[in-house]
Amino acid sequence: MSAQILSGKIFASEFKEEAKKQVLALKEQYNITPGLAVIIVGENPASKVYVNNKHRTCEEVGIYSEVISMPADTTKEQLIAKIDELNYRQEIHGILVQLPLPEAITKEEADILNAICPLKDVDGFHPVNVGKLMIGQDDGMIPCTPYGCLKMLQSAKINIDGAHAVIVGRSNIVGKPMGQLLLAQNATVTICHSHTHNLKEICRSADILVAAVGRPHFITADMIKPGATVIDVGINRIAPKKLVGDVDFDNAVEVAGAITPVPGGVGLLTIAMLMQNTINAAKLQLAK
Ligand SMILES: Nc1nc(=O)c2c([nH]1)NC[C@@H]1CN(c3ccc(C(=O)N[C@@H](CCC(=O)O)C(=O)O)cc3)C=[N+]21
Repeated sequence: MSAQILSGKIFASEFKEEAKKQVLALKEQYNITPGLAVIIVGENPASKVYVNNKHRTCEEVGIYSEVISMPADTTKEQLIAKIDELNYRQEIHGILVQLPLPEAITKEEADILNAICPLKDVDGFHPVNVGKLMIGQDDGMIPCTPYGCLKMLQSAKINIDGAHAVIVGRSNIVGKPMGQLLLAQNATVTICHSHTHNLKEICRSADILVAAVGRPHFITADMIKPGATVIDVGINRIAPKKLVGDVDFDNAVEVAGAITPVPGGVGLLTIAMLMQNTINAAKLQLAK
């Protein structure tokens, strides 16, 4: 029996519809339009594609959006000055600095992200928001990718309470926040990484398996418990036009109970949740 395919396209359009309604309500009740500013530094082609997708989705949902392109030789000070300008602009509710940053300022990434006002931090990367997620305070920003994965599991009515959720990957952007979100929903959470012993056995005990490693086809069918839900967060470009996830989809689909494809999976949810975070940010700022 082949797994249920969890289509990012279908869930994302559901979440975007919800976002549209909230945008209309904010307009009606408070006469405000949520606004997002995306800063892109340098000329990374993949980043340009993502930033264009974000801009297009904003238009679709009714969110005001500004893309700010800065040259590759931008200094940390110049970038922080731009962030500060946006921190003070009332019509901008969300600020996102597209990653990765150019090599010359990669080391300054933490300082740069910390310059974003936590109330406008729609990526949820600021330490204040990371802390709020950790202690279960619900007035913070949740990183878009794990937020989208959680909303999809809930919308698909996949049981989380009491389930064993295994996350492969411990990044600040996906692995760690995904673990916190699932823990808050009463899953038993195991976070695995490159030093984990018995990776295969641990993965095979997962009811929900989240792959966020960044290695093509790293998760093979023999690592999946029959009937498990498999979420593939990987985006690996193995040829100019060939995108694959971290899961060996063709074989995994025969074992899993439900599985997300790549492309057409979690990436689309990430953008949908950026819209929701921009709306959440506008609501939070209304209350301040
Ligand atoms: N500050 C920051 N925040 C981010 O959220 C952020 C970032 N930097 N840097 C890069 C990653 C990557 N990311 C994706 C968004 C959408 C798709 C997406 O829509 N993917 C589609 C199409 C992919 C394609 O065809 O290229 C799919 O998987 O079907 C993928 C990846 C956001 N990121």
